[in-house]
Amino acid sequence: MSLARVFFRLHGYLQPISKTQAPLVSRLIRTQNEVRYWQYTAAPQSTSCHWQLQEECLELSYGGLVMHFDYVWLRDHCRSASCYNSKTNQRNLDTSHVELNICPANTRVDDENLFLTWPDGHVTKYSLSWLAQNSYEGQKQSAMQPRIIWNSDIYANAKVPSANWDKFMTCDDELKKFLRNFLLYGIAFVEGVPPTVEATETVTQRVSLIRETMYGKMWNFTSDFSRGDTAYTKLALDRHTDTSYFQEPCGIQVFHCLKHEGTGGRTLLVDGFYSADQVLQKTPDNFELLARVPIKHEYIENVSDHRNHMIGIGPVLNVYPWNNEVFMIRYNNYDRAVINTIPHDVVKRWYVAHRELTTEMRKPENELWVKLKPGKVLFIDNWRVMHGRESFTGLRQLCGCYLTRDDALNTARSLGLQA
Ligand SMILES: C[N+](C)(C)CCCC[C@H](N)C(=O)O
Ligand SMILES: O=C(O)CCC(=O)C(=O)O
Ligand SMILES: [Fe+2]
Repeated sequence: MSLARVFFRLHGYLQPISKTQAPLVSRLIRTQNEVRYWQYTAAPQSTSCHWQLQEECLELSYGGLVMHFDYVWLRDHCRSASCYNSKTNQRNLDTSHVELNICPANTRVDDENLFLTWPDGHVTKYSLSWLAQNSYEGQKQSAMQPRIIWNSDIYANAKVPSANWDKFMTCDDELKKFLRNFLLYGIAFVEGVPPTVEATETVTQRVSLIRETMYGKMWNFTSDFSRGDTAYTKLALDRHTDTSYFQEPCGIQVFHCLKHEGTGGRTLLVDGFYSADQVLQKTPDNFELLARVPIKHEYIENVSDHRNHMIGIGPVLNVYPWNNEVFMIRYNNYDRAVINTIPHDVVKRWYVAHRELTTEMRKPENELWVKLKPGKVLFIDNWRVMHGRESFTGLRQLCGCYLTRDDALNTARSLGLQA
């Protein structure tokens, strides 16, 4: 770039400033020949916003945040009619045709927008607020999914209400409240549901689509060992996530206890994100190891007609690399497969990290115990909240299903929630 344009923007109008004033403008760049400085004079009440074009990128300061936008990114994100179809919200531009070292040839601003003219004459208009909303730096400091991590006290004190079946089925506001709670806590209840498989299916359809698996669509099971898995016994089950042996574990699990004539059988719930956060606070290296090292989970079934072999590969903690936010936990010691994805000199460190996570998850203060009753349907975020159960006696019939996560989040977004 032979010409560097440096802009200092506060709400107001554009005017050139002298070279002697210019050093006051932060982070100036100069190139060989000419440096031109522009300054925006602030209206007194305005929020501070300034920006400048640097050699490689646009730097924008807005709302206390300094953001950077690479020029090839800016060209790729042109929203003009020829580059972007705003009816389908799809890109028209063929990104492979963009010169990777592209730089704007000309720049113009008004109160709200930045205009870049590219070397071929094409003009792109960005609103400053759009840029501010779509920056890496903004994404880095905000949660993808706002949440309240909980132990049993936090959850009890929050007094999260259950949804009511009648209202839930007819009123979008009730559904929205339910989904808001589900997104915040990773669990939510609907009460007053008729104790049938059909009504359970109906209630789930307000939220998402059923994810059919080798267990079927809706399942209704007892301790008859009809399938080759401990779930189909009367034994206690330690906390775990289900279908950790899928490449994409099921997003949501629904339970409805239709009948229990006996003792025990309470359901255990533990917020895995809370435990993971404890590990992050206490031993970041252990958190990092659990987030980086992929392991396998496996489901091998050979019972009567059921022959299944599933393998899922991924780390225990799945995190977004830009902010370390955990978005999915695979934790199932029953279904964890042979470890052959970790070199021998890392294996013990992995076990140490896994032990710390287990210790956190097993702390009694992190456990929420509920007795599921006919009429009370429980939705569990299977990427976040572990479930388990107490051993039991007598006939216990549990029905439910898995739901697809994408469609639940889609429902939440359609109701105006951040998901
Ligand atoms: C829920 N349902 C009874 C159908 C299946 C249970 C699957 C249990 C399996 N070990 C897992 O954790 O994925
Ligand atoms: O029996 C229960 O309460 C739950 C068993 C279980 O973990 C499952 O079905 O996924
Ligand atoms: Fe389970």
